[in-house]
Amino acid sequence: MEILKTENVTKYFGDFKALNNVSISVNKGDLTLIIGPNGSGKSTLINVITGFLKADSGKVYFEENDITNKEPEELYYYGIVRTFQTPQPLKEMTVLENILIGNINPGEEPINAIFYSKWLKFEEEMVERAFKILEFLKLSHLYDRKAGSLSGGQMKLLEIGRALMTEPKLIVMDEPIAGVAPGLAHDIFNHVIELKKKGITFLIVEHRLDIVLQYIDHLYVMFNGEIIAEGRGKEIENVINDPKVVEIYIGD
Ligand SMILES: Nc1ncnc2c1ncn2[C@@H]1O[C@H](COP(=O)(O)OP(=O)(O)OP(=O)(O)O)[C@@H](O)[C@H]1O
Repeated sequence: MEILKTENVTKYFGDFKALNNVSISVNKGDLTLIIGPNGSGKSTLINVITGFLKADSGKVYFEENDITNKEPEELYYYGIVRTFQTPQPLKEMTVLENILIGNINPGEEPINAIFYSKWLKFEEEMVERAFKILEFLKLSHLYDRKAGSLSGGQMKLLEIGRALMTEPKLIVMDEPIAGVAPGLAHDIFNHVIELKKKGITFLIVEHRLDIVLQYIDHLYVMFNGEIIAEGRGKEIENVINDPKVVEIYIGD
């Protein structure tokens, strides 16, 4: 069942067409991967889907709602969250605090702060939820460490933890294992597979095919702002070996 689709999305930077009529379809509970050489438009596409860039034309639908060009904060309420290529934890804050700020705290709003007991209960629930997420990610022993002291791979896991605090339906990830050692990279994808079993859908951009291919359900290949190949399940191998896909990588 489809959860997300783009229809003929086009995006210009000045006169340069970074996305040219891009249409993709993502099924609920799938791990969909977008690959392509540098500059082919992958990040631009996920930035448009997650509201960080505005499309010039075309549509984006999530669970059949038109979400084209909505702000990231609004997409949070639809259940869409995104992680970044360079993890952005607040380095002076602890691991636990970083997880907690993944959620919008109603206690910050004056009207809610008046109802102190309600707010306190909410805080307790959030801390409990944060610890469950840290346990799932095997980071709970680091809860009071400053985020800045974590390894690159642990920071990537922390990014996923922050995303999970929002109870998302769709997590969009830009290069979740870039610069991560192979062992931890597989560990990150094993967590992704566990989350998929809970019904979370993933849309990922990643270059390291040697690690990621074994985990994916659906593959799109981009080049020059267009989708040039696509396949699901058993077709994925044919996509990888498609001469036009091989050629763009040789030319890269
Ligand atoms: N804000 C911007 N202003 C101008 N041009 C941009 C901007 N962002 C991206 N581009 C250009 O759009 C094209 C697509 O960039 P994009 O970052 O989407 O590619 P990518 O496939 O994600 O590449 P990479 O794998 O290197 O991250 C590139 O030619 C890039 O230089």
